[in-house]
Amino acid sequence: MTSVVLGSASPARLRVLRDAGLDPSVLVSDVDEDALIAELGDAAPHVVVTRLAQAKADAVVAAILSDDVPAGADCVILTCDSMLLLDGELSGKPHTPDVAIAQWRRMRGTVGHLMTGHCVTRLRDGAVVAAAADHQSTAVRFSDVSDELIERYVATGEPLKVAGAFTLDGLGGWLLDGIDGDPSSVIGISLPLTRRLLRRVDVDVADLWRA
Ligand SMILES: Nc1nc2c(ncn2[C@H]2C[C@H](O)[C@@H](COP(=O)(O)OP(=O)(O)OP(=O)(O)O)O2)c(=O)[nH]1
Repeated sequence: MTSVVLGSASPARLRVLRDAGLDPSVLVSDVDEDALIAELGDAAPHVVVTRLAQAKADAVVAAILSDDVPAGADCVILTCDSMLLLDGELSGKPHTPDVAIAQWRRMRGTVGHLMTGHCVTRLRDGAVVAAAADHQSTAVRFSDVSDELIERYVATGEPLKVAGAFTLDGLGGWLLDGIDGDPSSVIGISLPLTRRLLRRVDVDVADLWRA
């Protein structure tokens, strides 16, 4: 039986996978995302999020192998990175209210693209036997909301710790006019893309579903 490791601290990603029938273990990577983004310079947005997902995968694989994963173990490691592309500029989590308010004042009434890089790595007998990576981009239409609603939303604290300062499945849903594309990718991990990447490492997603 192939086991699943989610290489992410994201509660949203874990919830998406659990709601979709998987019971992953969690192993958080310790990648310095800002340093890697700086190193990537003016790389295309999809390259940035995909490389970040791959860097997280490398860190989790190294952690697993350093703990001498039992021989014969067969596992897939899922890692992701999400950022919002708006007017050609990528942004991650705002972290502070001022940044979140400024972000919302820029994006209200416009369309952004939530970009999520994905990497699926297969380990067997303590070695990487296959890996596949790609990205998903989903258009997000932001409502033209008032300064007051922006400030009250930011005051909840929710937007500070999510890419693009919004959620699709939380309070942020009140401030969106809609999306064009894959909702799971916006929340944190694209189920259809992950299914295709699992196929590329010779795993059928239905074999991972809890009984
Ligand atoms: N619930 C929810 N979370 C969202 C949404 N959009 C983005 N996020 C979250 C998912 C991720 O936790 C976070 C994106 O940041 P990262 O891709 O760097 O992941 P994070 O640092 O959380 O964990 P990781 O780096 O994978 O250990 O934003 C959404 O619509 N709903």
